[in-house]
Amino acid sequence: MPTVQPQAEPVAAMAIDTDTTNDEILLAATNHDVDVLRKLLKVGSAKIQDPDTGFSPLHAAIASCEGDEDLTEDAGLDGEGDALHSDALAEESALATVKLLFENGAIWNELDKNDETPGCLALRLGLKSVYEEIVSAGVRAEMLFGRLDAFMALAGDDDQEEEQDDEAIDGFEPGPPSHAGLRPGGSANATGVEGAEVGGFELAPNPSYKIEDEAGKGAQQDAEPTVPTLVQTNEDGEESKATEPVLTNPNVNNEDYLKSELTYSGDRLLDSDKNAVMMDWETEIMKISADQLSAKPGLRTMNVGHGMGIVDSMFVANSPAMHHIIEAHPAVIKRLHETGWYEKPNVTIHEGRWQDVLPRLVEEGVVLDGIYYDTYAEDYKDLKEFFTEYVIALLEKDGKFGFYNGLGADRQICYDVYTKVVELDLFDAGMDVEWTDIAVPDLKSRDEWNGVRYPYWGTIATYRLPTCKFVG
Ligand SMILES: C[S@@+](CC[C@H](N)C(=O)[O-])C[C@H]1O[C@@H](n2cnc3c(N)ncnc32)[C@H](O)[C@@H]1O
Repeated sequence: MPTVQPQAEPVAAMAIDTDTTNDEILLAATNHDVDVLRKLLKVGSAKIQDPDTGFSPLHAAIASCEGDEDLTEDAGLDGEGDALHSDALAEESALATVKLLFENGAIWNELDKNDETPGCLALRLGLKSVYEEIVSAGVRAEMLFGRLDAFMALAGDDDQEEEQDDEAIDGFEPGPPSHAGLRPGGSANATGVEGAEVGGFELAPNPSYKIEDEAGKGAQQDAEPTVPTLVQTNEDGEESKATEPVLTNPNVNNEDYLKSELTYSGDRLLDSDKNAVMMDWETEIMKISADQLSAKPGLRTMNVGHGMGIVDSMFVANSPAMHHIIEAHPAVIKRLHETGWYEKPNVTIHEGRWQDVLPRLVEEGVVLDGIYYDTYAEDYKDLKEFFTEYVIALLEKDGKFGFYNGLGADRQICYDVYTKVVELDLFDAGMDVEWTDIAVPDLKSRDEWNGVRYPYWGTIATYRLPTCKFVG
């Protein structure tokens, strides 16, 4: 009898991935099936993404609450009351699913292909409790990252740091430090790290840093240092001639920004990549900030970052006994000379980075009633250093501290996370913060971003203006 030999399988067929765990996780998340999901997460991961939509399990759990007619029908519900009831049920089960996913290391700020984080989705669908859960998870992750960052700084130089971290924090897989932008030329928030993991938290790539990357970040790494120049434009937008070579992309960090060329053009201050350093739609914010910090004449005030001089003019209008300005960019310093700031009574200008200027002022025993911080191309770590190291040393016991609050401002979820993070860190430094809400105009419809490379303020309708005081 002839025997039939089993045929060798073609190589290509053998290479087909038959593991369906990821699909099953996404499906269980979509169905809010926590029992199945819990089992699947023992063998699979909460950090996966659907290759087509970019949906993480968090996205899937939230997105399935959109248009829940089927759910209503299946449950035999009809009428408005029943629909509401079913919506509430869906939100409740979504919340349970989201909690389970966070317990299993889901990433709070992962982006889908639609450029939405799970928090953006929850906000858009009006899922309040789910949104709040994501904010809490974001705060936990960012606080943890901040702590780790501080630990790394203490641990010494880079190489040593990594070795020591790996050994010293058992169970923690440290990533690079977090980068929450204030005004870093088109950045905004949160963690700028791919695949960094801290304990149960994996810290997602920062959405805004992705955008920055796409815009050609890092192009000038090998560029020769150049002397910065100030370019003045007339009303037709014509530039007076630049005399120095220009860096193409200065916004990798503060050091590079400070070497870059700046353009003052009427209502805005732009860097050479057309990132907005300062825009005059922020005038109201500056006015209220200065008024909060120097509420009566005769106070001792300081502003870090002159920019367009808007906030400094507001401070000076409040007749301080002394007003210090710290400014590091040579082109802005040149402008300070040209516009007569060096001759103004009671004004002292300190040229240089605050990191270099402030230790000297602390040593001199300078005491201030109001301090404002609004720099550029710095991130949350810098702001935190500013208030934990210097504000507490320079501020009178009943003095006030304020800063430009652009933390995470390119999307609401990041803004909400960083509002809480900074509140907690300020409290750690012995300060309470009071927020004044200011309505932000619709910048898009006003065409404010025309000619600006990246809108650093998203669609967030309310600016939260911080006024900080020592506790007690
Ligand atoms: C956004 S602008 C400030 C705008 C200002 N609040 C106004 O009302 O026009 C930021 C300023 O901070 C300056 N700057 C950036 N990094 C700095 C640093 N480390 N120390 C001092 N000044 C800095 C920039 O050159 C720029 O002039």
